[in-house]
Amino acid sequence: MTPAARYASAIAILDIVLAGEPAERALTNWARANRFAGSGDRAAIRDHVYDVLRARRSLAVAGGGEDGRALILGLLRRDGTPPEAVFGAGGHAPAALTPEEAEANRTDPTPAQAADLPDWLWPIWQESLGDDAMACAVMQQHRAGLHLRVNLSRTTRQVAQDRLRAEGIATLPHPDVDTGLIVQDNPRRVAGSHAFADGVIEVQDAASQIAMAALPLSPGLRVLDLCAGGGGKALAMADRMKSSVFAHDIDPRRMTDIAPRAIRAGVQIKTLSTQALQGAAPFDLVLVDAPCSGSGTWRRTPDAKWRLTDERLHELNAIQAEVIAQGASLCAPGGALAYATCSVLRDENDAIVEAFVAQNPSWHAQAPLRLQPSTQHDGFYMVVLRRN
Ligand SMILES: C[S@@+](CC[C@H](N)C(=O)[O-])C[C@H]1O[C@@H](n2cnc3c(N)ncnc32)[C@H](O)[C@@H]1O
Repeated sequence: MTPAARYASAIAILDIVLAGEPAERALTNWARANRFAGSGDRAAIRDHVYDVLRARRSLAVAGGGEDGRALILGLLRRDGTPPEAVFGAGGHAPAALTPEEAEANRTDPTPAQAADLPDWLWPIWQESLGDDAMACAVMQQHRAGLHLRVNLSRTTRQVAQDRLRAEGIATLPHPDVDTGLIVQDNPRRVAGSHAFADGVIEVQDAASQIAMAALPLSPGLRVLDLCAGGGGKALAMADRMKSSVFAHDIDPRRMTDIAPRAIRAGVQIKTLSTQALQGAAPFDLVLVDAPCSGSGTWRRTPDAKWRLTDERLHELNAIQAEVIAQGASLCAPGGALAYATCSVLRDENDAIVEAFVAQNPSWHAQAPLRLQPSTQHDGFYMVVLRRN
């Protein structure tokens, strides 16, 4: 496909996403219906779609409209690509620009539009991030890097790098965490690599790795990952501890991948059903990786940013209050409770911890780990609490 034809396909897919279809499903359906497109085409089209979704509001201002065509026009203008190189650029390209479209937009975006956030969220975002609010929002308009966690149970970071290099994947050591690698090129080769199949590496953002490195973990502790999902953090903890970890999720289907992932990584994870939790308690450390808006990771899942509503944020806050209390009830006397989210919103972080401590004054929160989305990692929040 020509570059212009890829943009034309991105426009068609964006119109489907804007009508309500999740982005991943729209991309998969498009690929099934257009078998002529090669992997390079699919990857480029996916990048265009996600580039637009990250910055949907500011691009609508730049492109003078809210449909796929206007958004792609806004994207080209933002990135300094002459629109005529795409619109009207030969067969299968999007149609040439109309005179109205060709006229560069002169409207200034509102702060919420410039930040690419819904209007209702912008004041909450500002309250949470203060002077960093706009910079943090702008950071989420751009692609995030791919980070790997080296599985130290299997190998060293240097050997992992060598093995990946031999498979054409260049990496750099992450400056902030001893397990981290930053993928420099060929990120799409990682999932099919031998290094991955052999459990040498896992895909995990550096923020989660930094948080796991900050936990008070030592061999022999009874550790529970209460909201384990697919087990990314449970695996990282088991690797750091060199001993087994318990994992639980309210939705057991989410834990299906944990067993094969643990075998691949050479670590032990014991999954617990909700009924089995009380019987297995108490634990020395309970990690509560709470369900959240994901506002620190919206570069990776930009449609989540537009799906979040005020009501949903309140629902999440209620669940967060519940899970932190449940985590505390499973801790041994003298044990530690770690509350974490991949959000940067105060309502999901400090506000939850403060309300918990107000209701449970025997618990004390240590200084939180607060990571804002940056070129080095996603946004993340974690606080360790201890009971007197
Ligand atoms: C942020 S995700 C976990 C991500 C996972 N820890 C990882 O590192 O890959 C939150 C998880 O909490 C689970 N969850 C929601 N409510 C819960 C509850 N009351 N108890 C336990 N898990 C819950 C969800 O099913 C979801 O898998």
